[in-house]
Amino acid sequence: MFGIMAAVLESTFYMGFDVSTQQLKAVVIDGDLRVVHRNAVQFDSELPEFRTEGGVHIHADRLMVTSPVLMWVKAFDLLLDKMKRAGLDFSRVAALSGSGQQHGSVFWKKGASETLKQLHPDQSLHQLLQDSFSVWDSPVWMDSSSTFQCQYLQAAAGGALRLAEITGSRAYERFTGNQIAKVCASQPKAFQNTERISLVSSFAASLFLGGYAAIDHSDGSGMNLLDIQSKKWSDVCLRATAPHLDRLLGEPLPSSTVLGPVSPYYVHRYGFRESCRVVAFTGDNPASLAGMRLQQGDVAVSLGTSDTVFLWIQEPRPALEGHILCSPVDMQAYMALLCFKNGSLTRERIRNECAGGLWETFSAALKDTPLGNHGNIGFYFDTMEITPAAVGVYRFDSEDSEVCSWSPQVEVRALVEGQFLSRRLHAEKLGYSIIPGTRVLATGGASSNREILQVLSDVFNAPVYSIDLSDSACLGSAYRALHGLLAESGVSFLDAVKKAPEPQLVVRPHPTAKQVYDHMLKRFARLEDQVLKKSPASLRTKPVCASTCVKTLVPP
Ligand SMILES: Nc1ncnc2c1ncn2[C@@H]1O[C@H](COP(=O)(O)OP(=O)(O)O)[C@@H](O)[C@H]1O
Ligand SMILES: O=C(CO)[C@@H](O)[C@H](O)COP(=O)(O)O
Repeated sequence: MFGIMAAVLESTFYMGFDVSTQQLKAVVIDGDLRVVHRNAVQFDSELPEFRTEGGVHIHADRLMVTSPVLMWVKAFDLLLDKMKRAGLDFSRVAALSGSGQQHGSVFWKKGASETLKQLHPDQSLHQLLQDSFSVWDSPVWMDSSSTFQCQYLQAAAGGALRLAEITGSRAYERFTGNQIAKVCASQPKAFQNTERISLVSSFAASLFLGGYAAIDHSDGSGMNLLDIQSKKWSDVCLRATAPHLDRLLGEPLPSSTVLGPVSPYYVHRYGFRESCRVVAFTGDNPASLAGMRLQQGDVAVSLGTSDTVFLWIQEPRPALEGHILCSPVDMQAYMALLCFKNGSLTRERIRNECAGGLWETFSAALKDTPLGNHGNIGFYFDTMEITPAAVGVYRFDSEDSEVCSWSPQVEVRALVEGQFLSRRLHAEKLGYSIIPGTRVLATGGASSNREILQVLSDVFNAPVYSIDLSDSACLGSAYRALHGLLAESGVSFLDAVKKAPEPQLVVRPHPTAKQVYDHMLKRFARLEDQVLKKSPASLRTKPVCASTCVKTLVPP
């Protein structure tokens, strides 16, 4: 009997999706947690009719950044068709879950829930949901146009620190509550015509459920609306944001909740089994924490469109910088998160300008230049940075004097060293410290680049590990789908995924790294203060060149 059960479990699949900034991805694992299928749809190249760049539209004020919601819907049509064509047997999928870029919002039009309930399998989701959204262009995490709403919310909550104590973060422009307040003020008709507001994660779950999916506690902590202790919407924040918001958002639920069976649409169109369960979707960073099976003491560095640094924490200590989110895998725990907007896209710009557009040449430049880059230090904020709030490009030589340019090789190392010095500096401000045994777990698109990871290891003076797949958010979603089925019987997440392969050591720090970067970090902190004085937050509303030395400056 036991053997039969084990065989059934092993022949069963679990599916994870990730709606990230630039693409929609999927991973399928079997009961032994082995990856059996991977697939993806790139928004810019495979859905060119939506005319996005890097998956987004940057508006004329350079502050507002949105993505067309129907592009995400169509991406699901395309991805599921690709998976079917590749021969994936959907009838083996016992549960699915997913993740989405954090903070983005989807506004469902009045009547959309009826449409969701009656999806006809002969038509694509894109055809069926054409008229289901009251706001076509969804605000996304890169948006920084809601400064006024942030100030209002902070005042209503009793100040920035008080807001951070309630919701885990002071007010941030990209956080969903402030975006909702802005839509309510700037598009009142559309807002009145809205019956439900989802996060990107709960929107994607709703597509599979054929009905509105709850926002989970972990992604819900990125809204400036959820009380992270009581795990309920905060009345004071709801009231300061928009009318009837509790009704529009629905009740938030634990991240491991089984929301229900998959809609009959997927049974008839793709051959899913009727009993396939949909487990609550969450944010991409929380899903990455699950995919890497992060443990206390580890630090995760995700190198996707954004760079993020996150830690598992037991006791939340909200501050004016960084975010505390509810853990996606343990109701009692939390995660601390820092987000840096100038991540992969800035590396791509420097690769194009200094390395002929080739990652190989970019990597060779890192190999051919010494640790510490002859004392040169660079800050590259192509768009208004989140951590810290600054814009512009600043280069300093070993005497701390500002210079206008460097050789291409020095520029490449200055960018990567500068990015990782900043990640370490701000992680340390958050309370993170490198102790013997600390592991840095790397993920995201750029984690496939060994030379970039070597600089990360040197700057953090810690070994860097990665999992086979650079897309830990997708994998984590598949793990969470599996755990969702077991959570009700009290199985912990780490027990549910104990068979998963361990992260592999990729690089160790160079013996001289500590000496070089401990000293450089102090200089970097001093220079960052200098840069912040030159790049005041008022630049948010009036983008101007922050430095006479700016070579390429794309204001927010
Ligand atoms: N070999 C490489 N070296 C450095 N960066 C890379 C490499 N391959 C891909 N990337 C970066 O990975 C990014 C995409 O990462 P990914 O985690 O998939 O992003 P997202 O999930 O935000 O869509 C690309 O923008 C690209 O710059
Ligand atoms: O804003 C944040 C986290 O607070 C970003 O990390 C988004 O979640 C986007 O993620 P990627 O698409 O870069 O993975």
